[in-house]
This record gives sequence, C-alpha cells and structure tokens, in this order.
Amino acid sequence: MTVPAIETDGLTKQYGDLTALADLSLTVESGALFGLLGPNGSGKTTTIEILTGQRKPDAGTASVLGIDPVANPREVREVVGILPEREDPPSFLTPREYLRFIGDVRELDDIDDRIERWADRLEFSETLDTVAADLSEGQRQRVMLGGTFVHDPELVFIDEPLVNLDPILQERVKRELRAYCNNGNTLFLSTHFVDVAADLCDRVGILDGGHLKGTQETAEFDDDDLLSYFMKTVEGGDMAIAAGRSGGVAAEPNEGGPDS
Ligand SMILES: Nc1ncnc2c1ncn2[C@@H]1O[C@H](COP(=O)(O)OP(=O)(O)OP(=O)(O)O)[C@@H](O)[C@H]1O
Repeated sequence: MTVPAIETDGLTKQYGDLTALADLSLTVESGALFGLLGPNGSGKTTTIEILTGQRKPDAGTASVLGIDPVANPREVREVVGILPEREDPPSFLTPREYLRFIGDVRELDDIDDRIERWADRLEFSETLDTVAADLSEGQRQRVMLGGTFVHDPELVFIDEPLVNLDPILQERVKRELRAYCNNGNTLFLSTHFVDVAADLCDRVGILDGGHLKGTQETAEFDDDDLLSYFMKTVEGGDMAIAAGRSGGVAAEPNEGGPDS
C-alpha cells in the first residue's frame, strides 16, 4: 500500500488562550494537488509550519513523506519544498545568485542547469542577472517559486501560490503546478481565494477558526459552487465573502483573530 504524502491525527496548536488549530486529522495522498482553504487567521499557516517542522504542535501527530516533522524537523525540510507567503529573495542578490545559494544549502552539484531549466519554465530567464531590488513583485514571486522547486522535491508546500502574478503568469504557474503533480509529486497549497482552490486543486479542505470543517473533491465544482459550499461551511460565511477578484474570490477575515 502506498504511504500517503501527509497524514495528521489530532494536530492541535494553542497560542496562549487562542486555539489556532483544533484536532486536525487529514490525509493527503501522494500525487494530489490539495488546497487548504480558509479565511484569514483560520490556521492555514500554522498547519504548514507544523507539517514542515517549523513549529511544534501541542497535541497530535503528523507524518510527512513518512517522516515525523516534530521529531525530525531538519529531515523534513531537506526533502520538501516550502514557499511561505510574502517572502522575497534578498534585494541585493540577483535571481541566479539567490538560486546558487539555495543550491549550496541543498548541496546540488548541477545547480546552474537547474537554474536555467526553472527560469525557463517560470519565465524569468531574462531577469536572472538583475538584482532583486529592481524586480517587480511578480518577478520576485517567480524566483521564489523557482527556489522552491529547484531541488525537485516530491512534496511542496506553498502559501498563496498566485499572489502578485498577472493573469497570464497565473495560468503559466498553474500549468507548471499541475504538471508537477501529474508527474506523481504532491502539492499542498494554502489559500483564501476560493477560485484559486476551485481551479487548481483536486481536493480542498475548509479550515475555519482552526477547525477542519470538511474536505471536498473539486472535480464536480465550479468557482460558484465552491464559493457557496465555502459560504455555508465557514461560520458567518454568508456575510463574510466579498468578491475581490485580483486572482481569486477572496474570503474576508472572520472573527477568528487578528491577521497573521
Ligand atoms: N506566533 C503566533 N503567536 C500568537 N498568535 C499567532 C501566532 N501565529 C499565528 N497566530 C494566530 O493564530 C491564528 C491562526 O493564524 P495562521 O497564521 O495560522 O492563520 P492563516 O489561516 O494562515 O491566516 P492568513 O490567511 O491571514 O495568513 C490567528 O488568529 C493568528 O493571529
């Protein structure tokens, strides 16, 4: 039997009195394109941080590619790709320099070939030697995506994958992400954009106030179906959804706490 890419049982995380994650039990099969969908502050980042060994849960267990991220955080970080939300390459480095740095950390001896390949796939070949300070947000996001995939990990976590990308590049990146999963790899995305989840993911889990409210295959759903499901599922969702299409239908903050 194939081992799931991710398996959690009862994961719980408190920040003081605030329950950021409550008893999360979830399985993501190998080869899936899974999306964790939830309003601001619902616990998406906390989940990714625990699964990638950056944060310890207060209760529960997790297995990521068969590794326990709590007991072996470094081992997990070595094998997966991670792209947190709102991270940029250092402003004083060029994309080539930044990606070589990643290549050093990950001990890749063919990094120059890998850089060319990913720059071509994500369309930043022309800016490989421009310092990041002179790149647009979308250009920097593509460099960060390149750095996430450059070691060909079999599992990647991305927080808000399409932010800052124009619609043409969104389509390009979606194609790359689907191709990556079609090759048997697994992608775990988090987003608060309902249409990103509907369009990109095979299955979504809806998180609200730290609680997993349900998981749903997206094949039979279009954006509006998923939006209605989301609205019914999330507490106060009937009032809380606003159409904010710059790359998605955005879920507005709920009462779960301040934005992270
Ligand atoms: N280090 C921390 N200390 C205290 N509270 C935190 C910390 N990190 C997150 N929180 C709180 O935990 C809750 C969940 O936060 P988390 O960042 O996981 O949500 P999120 O779904 O990723 O939100 P967003 O979509 O805004 O990024 C929020 O109420 C947040 O304010």
